[in-house]
Amino acid sequence: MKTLNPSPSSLSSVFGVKSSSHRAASRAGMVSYCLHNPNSGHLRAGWQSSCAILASKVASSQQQEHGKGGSLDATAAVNGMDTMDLVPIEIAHANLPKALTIADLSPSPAHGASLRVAYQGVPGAYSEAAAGKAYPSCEAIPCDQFEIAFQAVELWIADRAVLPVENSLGGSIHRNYDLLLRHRLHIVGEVQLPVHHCLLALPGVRKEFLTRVISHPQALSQCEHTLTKLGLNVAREGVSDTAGAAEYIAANKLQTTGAIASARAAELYGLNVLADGIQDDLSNVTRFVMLAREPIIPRVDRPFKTSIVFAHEKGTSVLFKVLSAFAFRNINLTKIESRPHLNRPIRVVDDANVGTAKHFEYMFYIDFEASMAEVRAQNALAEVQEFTSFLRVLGSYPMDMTPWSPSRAE
Ligand SMILES: O=C(O)C(=O)Cc1ccccc1
Repeated sequence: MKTLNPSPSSLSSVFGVKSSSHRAASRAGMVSYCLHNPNSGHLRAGWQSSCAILASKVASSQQQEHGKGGSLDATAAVNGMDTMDLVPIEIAHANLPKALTIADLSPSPAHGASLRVAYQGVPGAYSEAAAGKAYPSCEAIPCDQFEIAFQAVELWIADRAVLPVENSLGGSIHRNYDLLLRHRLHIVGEVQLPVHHCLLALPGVRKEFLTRVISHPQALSQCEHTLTKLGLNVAREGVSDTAGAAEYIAANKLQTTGAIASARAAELYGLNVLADGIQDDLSNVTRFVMLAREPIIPRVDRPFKTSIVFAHEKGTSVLFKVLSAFAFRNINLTKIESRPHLNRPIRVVDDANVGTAKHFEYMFYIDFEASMAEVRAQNALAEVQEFTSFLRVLGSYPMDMTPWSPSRAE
């Protein structure tokens, strides 16, 4: 399976076609109908032909605008077809616009089926398992960076991105919080995945032979004590994902390197499991959020969570007031996290008598147990907005309520 990656060549091959068709469709004013087909693979052909019609309409209107030599970039948008390829389609359909159906208006593909879900890593990564838990029959799309997974959704290559945000042992994955803020995607769901780590190596390799262990930094920190107990006081190196570590060892036939990854990664890359369940705590759980271009409509018929981020130019003093807005309404907070303010990490306060104080500035991330469809949540946020200089709702989404089974997992 091909991993989406950011090298210039693959970016142009992976993103170029659809982003230009996106542009073409946008110019035709129909981007959401053309690109938002909720159906499966075979209807992607339908997607292409409606884009072809749009593209040829845009091209012909460009030709009207610019004379015969007008730009044909819209026609090139359709998977490398040239102008000649489009002509029969244009003749056949130009005067017969296709009626919109209810399916064209639905905000996202039907639950799970044929949903394309981008995740960071290669097959066998826990994020792939999280995608499968959230959307059981989805098509999981591996990406070599989170940034690419976000862009895949933004550019309509994927419908969802899966992002690990915190772990019961390793804590928050800070960089991913920063990504939530840098991008404009919405949290539409969460999944809590019990994570069961294995120590993997090439067949025939014993753990005494290992001189280093590689994995995702979270996985390394989740297994730190167990590795030491196993006598593995060896170098530990962070890589971008757990399954990628396994793949790397297999591809390079590394006899003295072990990986921490899932049993599925061992199977996929032909490695042996030297030790099973090496996380320091059996109840090792990672929380992932699902991201989409559009928010979902919040409901009140099942437990919902809402995630927000806020800041105030006067610093942390606002925090008490914000927390009280939730406390007075009996709204539970499930998470609070602070991160350095991206654009303004330091606030300088000059005092002629005593000198210059340098305060760190923070963004605060809060998850609370209520749906934005509830009046108490709306009132709490209206109050929070009065106290803060920046407030964004990252999403209001159903809580993961699956039964707790910490011992056996991915
Ligand atoms: O590297 C992976 O497999 C991931 O999906 C990230 C991760 C790493 C460790 C625990 C949970 C998720």
